[in-house]
Amino acid sequence: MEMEGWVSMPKVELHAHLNGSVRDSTLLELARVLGEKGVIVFSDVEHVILKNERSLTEVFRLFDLIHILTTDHKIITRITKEVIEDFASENVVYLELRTTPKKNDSIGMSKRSYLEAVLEGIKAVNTVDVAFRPHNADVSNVKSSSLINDTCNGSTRKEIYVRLLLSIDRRESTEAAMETVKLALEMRDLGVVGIDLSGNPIVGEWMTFFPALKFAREQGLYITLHCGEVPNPKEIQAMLDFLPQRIGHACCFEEEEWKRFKSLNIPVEICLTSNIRTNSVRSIEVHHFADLYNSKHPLVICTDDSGVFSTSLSKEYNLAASAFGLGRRGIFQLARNAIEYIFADDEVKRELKEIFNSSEKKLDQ
Ligand SMILES: CNc1ncnc2c1ncn2[C@@H]1O[C@H](COP(=O)(O)O)[C@@H](O)[C@H]1O
Ligand SMILES: [Zn+2]
Repeated sequence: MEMEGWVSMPKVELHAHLNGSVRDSTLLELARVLGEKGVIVFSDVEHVILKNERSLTEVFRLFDLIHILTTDHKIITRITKEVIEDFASENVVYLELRTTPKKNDSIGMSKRSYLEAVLEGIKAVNTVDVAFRPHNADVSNVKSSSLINDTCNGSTRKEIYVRLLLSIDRRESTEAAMETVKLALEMRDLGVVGIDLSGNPIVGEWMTFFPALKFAREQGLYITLHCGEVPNPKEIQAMLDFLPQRIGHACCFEEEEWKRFKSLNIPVEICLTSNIRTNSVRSIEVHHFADLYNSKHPLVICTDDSGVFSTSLSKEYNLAASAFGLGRRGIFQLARNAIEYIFADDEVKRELKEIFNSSEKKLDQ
């Protein structure tokens, strides 16, 4: 199938890191500005941004660089807006965007002000092209699903639900993790629905994050954990014991953990390109997607870092279809199934099902 077929299909994205989803063109523009100010050497940075093959270690070095480029409230607002518009433009109808609130005293940034800049970006989404469906049902710009095919100024207007997950970075202390959870609770009415644990998987100990994650769960926040990106049986066991609502990756499980994970039926966010690029999985042919799909384990295809890995959700759907022999219907059904695993209430799920039902009719045309 042509790429256009995947682009026009409604999609659900549940695993996308804000700073990993920034367009290359924006990163290069930001790098040029910092180069002119003498903060960085542009030519050194340019090839790092444009490089395609990266090990896991190099990916985390790149994130440190991206974070230097995006250190500013205004830039955080801009990238949030652009990332949402990019997902909306490829017909992602529900997006859970995750980001790590950052503190940087030298520019007067607190975790709260960082998050406010993100929320500002959501508000700034260009409403000519994208109807943002906010968290509060009574906000006046909630649009009916019929808008999907309305045209505005000649372009098709898209609709997208956006929810936020706040990430705890594995470099952080228990106190810093707790601060993130408290912030999530404070900002709940503004679209923050859950907590993610991410960052370099070879850094940090489960017990450091456990108190904050436990507190988050007690307070009713949803939890998703990066789990098994590298082999670490003790941590994988502890994570499965915790029973998060979802996990990301599940690449490096040993047989026992794999069996237990499958019997627990925990939905998993699958990021094919990311897993291959970072070498968490040797090749697409041996990816655990096939096993999960064949045993009907709950799974959702996601991008992880569409900027860093030069991908998009449409490309990931296309890759899954060709690598595992799934047709248009098979992929559509996976996207529709993902509605059950989103961190939102029944009303949102109902609306999303309607969107999928109405586009199902066009599937065979
Ligand atoms: C490739 N696999 C991955 N494994 C683990 N954590 C990852 C990741 N990809 C991204 N992140 C996490 O997301 C941050 C960037 O977005 P934010 O600054 O939060 O918006 C990275 O610094 C890392 O902590
Ligand atoms: Zn991730």
